[in-house]
Amino acid sequence: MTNSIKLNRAAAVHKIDRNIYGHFAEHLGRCIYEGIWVGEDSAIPNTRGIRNDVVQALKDMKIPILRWPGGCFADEYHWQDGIGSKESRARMINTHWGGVVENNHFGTHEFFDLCDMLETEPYICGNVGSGTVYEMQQWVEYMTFDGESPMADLRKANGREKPWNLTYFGVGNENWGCGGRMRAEYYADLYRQYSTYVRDYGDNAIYKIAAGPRGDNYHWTEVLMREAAPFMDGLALHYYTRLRDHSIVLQNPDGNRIYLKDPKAVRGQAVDFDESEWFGIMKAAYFTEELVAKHSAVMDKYDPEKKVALIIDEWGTWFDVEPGTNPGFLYQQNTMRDAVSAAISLNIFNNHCDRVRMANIAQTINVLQAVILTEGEKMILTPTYHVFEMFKVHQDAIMQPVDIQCGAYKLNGEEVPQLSVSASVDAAGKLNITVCNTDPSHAAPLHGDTGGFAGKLVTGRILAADAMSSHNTFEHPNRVKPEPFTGVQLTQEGFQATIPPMSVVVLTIE
Ligand SMILES: O=[N+]([O-])c1ccc(O[C@@H]2O[C@@H](CO)[C@H](O)[C@H]2O)cc1
Repeated sequence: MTNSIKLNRAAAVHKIDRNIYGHFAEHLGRCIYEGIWVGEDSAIPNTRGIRNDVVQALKDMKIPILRWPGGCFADEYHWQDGIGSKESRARMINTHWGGVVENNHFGTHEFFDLCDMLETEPYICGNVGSGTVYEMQQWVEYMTFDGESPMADLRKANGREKPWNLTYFGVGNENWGCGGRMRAEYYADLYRQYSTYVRDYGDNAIYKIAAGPRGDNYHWTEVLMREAAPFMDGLALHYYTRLRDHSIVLQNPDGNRIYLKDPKAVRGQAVDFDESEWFGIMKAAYFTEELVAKHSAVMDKYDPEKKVALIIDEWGTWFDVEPGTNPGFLYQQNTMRDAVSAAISLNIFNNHCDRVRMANIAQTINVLQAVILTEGEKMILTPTYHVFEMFKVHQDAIMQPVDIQCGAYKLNGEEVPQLSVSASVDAAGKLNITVCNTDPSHAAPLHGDTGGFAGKLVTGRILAADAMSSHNTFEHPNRVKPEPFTGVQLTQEGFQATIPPMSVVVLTIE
């Protein structure tokens, strides 16, 4: 079949919020410690303890927002443990993630310092599961109150005179699971209570984000929207691209579900996989479309004006850890399969940008679908990094709705669309189209009708590889990297291109 796309430019009204290209860094494994924080005395080049190479790479990728300190860690984190002189900071056990000692050397001040270096928005997740309303209220006061108060005075005593600007604040994380095993009804009430005390001090207006559902738990969305929509700016969906569910799910008759860790779960390998596992990840990535559509439909019932954003603040692939590494550290390699699945997810978020206004891939460095891996002083960029870097052209651009007609990629009696696409026009008036081909064996000819966008020049970049499992290593850091793409020509209607198997392409028409 001939694959074709047609842009509906008359319907182009929504902006792709740059925060869709957001990230998530938790106190988990080697994400914060080693990945970001090496300490002032490290031989690894750093600025006030933060790795210079990592900061530069994340800036080059144009990281717009960073979520911290968790994840499950957030509901065990007591922020006062992470302020004051480093020697006096509490040492605690990171029970969720490997049972290692957390020395709290990376705390609130260090996080804001990192965000300043990255020129990125901070997004802080507060503790509902094991923290108090008072503790949450004090944290926001500590960070944002400009004046005389116990918390503002404490901040000043710790060396920071002026408050920080903080917009995004999450009220708990996964409170149906690691954040307290709550029922939706119970969390909705707690959300109302806790969020009341997350104050706007002075001009600092907090954008409040409620812990949302996991995957297809529409009951959670229904209850949260029914009970608490007027008090929230965003609802956070978590969805991991996996071959199978790897936790124990307890279903209550009232619609509530509780999720427990399954220690025996097998998730499949990140690098050593066959085509059925490639296909399984493509299918799981496409499932994001159904999740976004169905959760949005529930939200529409209570919020037809779409005031509350759907925020996917944890997403990405989840495989077994690399052999020989700590199972609690969630360290996995990252291949061309991760790149194509990230492109599918990002295209879906772009296409739903009327409701989806932030997304945060899990997790920035050395954990799950990381964009950066480090080993001592070495650092490599993963194929997923390159997708984010290629897709950065969509940040804050106007989404162009795309009608797509394409063939299927079929395997073992199942099929998924061979091509995934999104498009936008940026502030300079350039049209950017991102396309990925999910089929590892067949190229896809693509006819593009740009809906009257008069282009004089088309250029492109491609991320491709010769094997499904191609990836970068510390010995071969540039095996998978973007190259100029020449398989495209302008036509009367728009363009004609051939998208190679298992590739991600960005086309720019100006
Ligand atoms: O599917 N599961 O088995 C599963 C298990 C744990 C889980 O927790 C979330 O993922 C963790 C890693 O990003 C974050 O700390 C937490 O919010 C999310 C999903």
